[in-house]
Amino acid sequence: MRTIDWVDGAIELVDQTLLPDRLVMLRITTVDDLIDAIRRLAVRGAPALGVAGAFGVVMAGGDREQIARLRAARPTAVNLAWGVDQVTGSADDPLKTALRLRDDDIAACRAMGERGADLVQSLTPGDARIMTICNTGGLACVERGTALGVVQTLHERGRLAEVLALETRPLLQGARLTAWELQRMAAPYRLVVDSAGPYLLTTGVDAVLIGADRVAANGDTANKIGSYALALGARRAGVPFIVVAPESTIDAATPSGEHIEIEDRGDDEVVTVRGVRLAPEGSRALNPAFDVTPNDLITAIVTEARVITP
Ligand SMILES: CSC[C@H]1O[C@H](OP(=O)(O)O)[C@H](O)[C@@H]1O
Repeated sequence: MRTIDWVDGAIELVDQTLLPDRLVMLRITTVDDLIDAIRRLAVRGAPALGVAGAFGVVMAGGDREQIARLRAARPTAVNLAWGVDQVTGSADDPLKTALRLRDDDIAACRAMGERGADLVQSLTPGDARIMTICNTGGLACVERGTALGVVQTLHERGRLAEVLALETRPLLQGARLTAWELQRMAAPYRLVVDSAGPYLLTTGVDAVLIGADRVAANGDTANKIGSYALALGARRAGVPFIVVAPESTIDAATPSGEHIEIEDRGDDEVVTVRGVRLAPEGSRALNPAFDVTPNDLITAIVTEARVITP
């Protein structure tokens, strides 16, 4: 299954807002509909956003205003802007370039899975117990994932003991999407309330594996909100904290973490769940969708080409 693809002149993508209850493919034929799908996280995850941006430029047909709105649809993941820029900046046919980015992601995720599993196995004598946050599987990419791609490779090698998947409030990418993907690969897992993550790191976790939305030039890494808390807990507990992300997520133009724009997604996602209000009427919320883990709390960054260590 591909999370996103170009099919007969249109973009087809999994509507991730409907998972795990329904697997529905959306057929996108306008840039405005693609921007809407990005903003409501029907399509999400840095690598998938890069491919969406690339296909969106093809669909825009040179319309600069549409391309500018597409590029700015979500600010934190560098991949969206990167995917747009790869196509607009290429002398090649736009669709040819976009299809190459799609194929590059497929290959990169497979390579990250191997490289990351090799690293985890070098750090873990037996089968690995892994903690992860948000969703970093094929749903965040095209076919296989980044951090969850490493989990999948460990599982295929028979070296996965268990995954502790944080549910990842407020949009529950862990409970809805990572659990769905782990069930599909028949991997052992248990869901974890986000705030239990740091404590559970003291109970025998072999590694934390996370994705990334933007890695600054100095290695500071923006990822789903809650990642920083896991990094602090991992350092305290002596657990390796490993970022798994393609080279396209490394942004040399951003010098360090304080320069990364953190998307705030407003009140409703926090005070309601699937339209049901949790908090008293009129409650406000502070809802940063990401946080930044400083490079000194990161054990390694695994890409398709290398393992970066401090
Ligand atoms: C494979 S990187 C996925 C990355 O994207 C997620 O954010 P969102 O669900 O808001 O797009 C999360 O930060 C993941 O680590």
